[in-house]
Amino acid sequence: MTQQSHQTQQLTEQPTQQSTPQPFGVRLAAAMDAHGPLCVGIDPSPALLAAWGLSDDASGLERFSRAVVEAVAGSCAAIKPQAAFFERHGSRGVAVLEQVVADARAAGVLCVVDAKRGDIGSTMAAYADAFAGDGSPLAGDAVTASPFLGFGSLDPLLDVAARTGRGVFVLALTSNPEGAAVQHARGQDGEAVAAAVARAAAQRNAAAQAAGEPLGSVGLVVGATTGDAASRLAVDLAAVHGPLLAPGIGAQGAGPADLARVFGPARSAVLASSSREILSAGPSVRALQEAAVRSAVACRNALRHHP
Ligand SMILES: O=c1ccn([C@@H]2O[C@H](COP(=O)(O)O)[C@@H](O)[C@H]2O)c(=O)[nH]1
Repeated sequence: MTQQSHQTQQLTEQPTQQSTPQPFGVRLAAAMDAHGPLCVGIDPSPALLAAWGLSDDASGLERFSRAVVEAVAGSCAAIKPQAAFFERHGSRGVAVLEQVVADARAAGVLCVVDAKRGDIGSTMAAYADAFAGDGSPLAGDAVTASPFLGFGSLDPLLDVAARTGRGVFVLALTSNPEGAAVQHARGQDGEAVAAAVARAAAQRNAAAQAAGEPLGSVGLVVGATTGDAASRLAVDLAAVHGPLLAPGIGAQGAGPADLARVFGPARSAVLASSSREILSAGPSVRALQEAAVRSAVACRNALRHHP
């Protein structure tokens, strides 16, 4: 084997001493049962860093992130660091993101790295190594991905994640109003783009469903702000059998009460996500924890009822 092909193999295989963990969907279902259906976003924006009295640099990011992990570990199902707020600080910021991933693992809280990657298949293989490969410092328990280069372009990521017990949340109906122009568009057969994404995710989860797992590991991102879009566009969320990450609670205007309306019969799979609303309770760790638990309880209660 040449030195180059040996290095390539090392990058793609990432052998590990650890035994393969349970699939992400199984671990997430257990965490939601224990702590409620809430994922707390870690979005250290310049505004929030300033509000917490922290500097807009890597040391500010580190103190911010450590406080959130400490506040939610043992109280919430998951955290979701937003990669962009770390990347804007260059390599030092990325190093802090790596620390967040490690701290979450040590604290036993699931970590969804919100990186929204998506590219042609060969490049996607590199993203797969980075965000789902065993031994990669950026690989949390799950990552967000964009299917808008074609759902099949995500295959390298979905394959690596399946092999390493990680999850992937694929954008389907995003929380921002601009998303509709792409996601509500219909193909020649009349199927909406978001419905096709959901159908492809369901296929990926078929084996997990057949095996009796409570949730598959391929989830969707469906904003809590999307109203009746899923039902209007015939997006079969219940058939996905994967977790449904629902951003938009709080600062974007949706509240827990919207969840049951948006998700209807799929509501048991919802992992609500909220960043700014909870983070604005900081920097006190105790106040952050209280805000997160309040939100988790409100989401759980709202999802119990179907309108
Ligand atoms: O459709 C989407 C997908 C991802 N996000 C991300 O979630 C948080 C939302 O932050 P809030 O402060 O709770 O509004 C942020 O990191 C987004 O990039 C989303 O909002 N919508």
